[in-house]
Amino acid sequence: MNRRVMLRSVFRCLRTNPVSCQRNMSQSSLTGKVAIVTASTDGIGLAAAQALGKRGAHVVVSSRRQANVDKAVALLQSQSITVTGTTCNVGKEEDREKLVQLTLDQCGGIDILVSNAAVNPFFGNIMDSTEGVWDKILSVNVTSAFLMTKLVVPHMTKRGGGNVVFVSSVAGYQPMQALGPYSVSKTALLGLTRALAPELAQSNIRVNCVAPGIIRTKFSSALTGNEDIMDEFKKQMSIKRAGEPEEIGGVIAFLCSEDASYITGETITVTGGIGCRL
Ligand SMILES: NC(=O)c1ccc[n+]([C@@H]2O[C@H](COP(=O)([O-])OP(=O)(O)OC[C@H]3O[C@@H](n4cnc5c(N)ncnc54)[C@H](O)[C@@H]3O)[C@@H](O)[C@H]2O)c1
Repeated sequence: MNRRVMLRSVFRCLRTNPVSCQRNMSQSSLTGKVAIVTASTDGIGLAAAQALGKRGAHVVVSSRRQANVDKAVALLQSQSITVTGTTCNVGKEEDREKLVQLTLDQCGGIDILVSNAAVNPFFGNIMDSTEGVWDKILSVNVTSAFLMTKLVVPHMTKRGGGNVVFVSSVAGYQPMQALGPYSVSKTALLGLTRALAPELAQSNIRVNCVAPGIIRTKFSSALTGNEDIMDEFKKQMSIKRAGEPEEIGGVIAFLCSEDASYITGETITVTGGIGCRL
């Protein structure tokens, strides 16, 4: 549709049905919303911050290194996105509290949490993984996701509701060989989503999850950079390529918008068609 035709139909719609038309036009808008995205200076987290920001949200980006925060803030500002940045190691209580307090001080409230941070310090046979590996993976990937949620919920409740989105993985459905503990942590997020959704629905907070397939980021470079491994993955994919971070960011923004107002407790798989069953 060209611009003139589109504008004419918008004006016609506004004349004949002003309320419902304005509602339809604004459902995916996040103007006035404040969104915390953890680990958001690169990859999927940065793409989620961009997608939320482009829809009008004030985004709060963070990661462990100040230099990365500064770079992401400058990039988002150059795209006319309203952004605040700070360092945050989600595994540290004082950092989680600092992130939430800074958001309240600088943005006046919290409407959206995207819990994206994850680690994988272990490759190998699951039987060779140690207690230390399990503690680290579960602490960052699962416990911190829950503790961040616990911190923001009272503030979302004060605003009349909100949205939480966890970032799981296709590996949460089918554990990847050599990534056993990481895969189990991602399965736990599917359960966390379902456990929280009914309880938080009472406060008008929706809790959802995305499970990306193979997405081109630093995290997955060992996979996407290896042609033999990618050829194996492509056999399971309908869309025979790795995904891009923006293809996850858009789904996260959708889940946080009014377009998804009747969706809670769900995980959306974004995998180019890799079958996911639990
Ligand atoms: N890239 C993929 O193929 C893929 C597939 C499925 C799921 N995921 C998930 O997507 C999310 C983002 O990953 P990505 O692919 O964008 O890679 P990424 O490396 O850009 O993102 C992971 C980020 O988490 C950060 N992080 C790790 N520990 C942290 C901590 N304690 N505190 C704060 N930040 C911490 C890392 O610094 C890194 O920036 C992760 O949850 C990952 O498990 C990625």
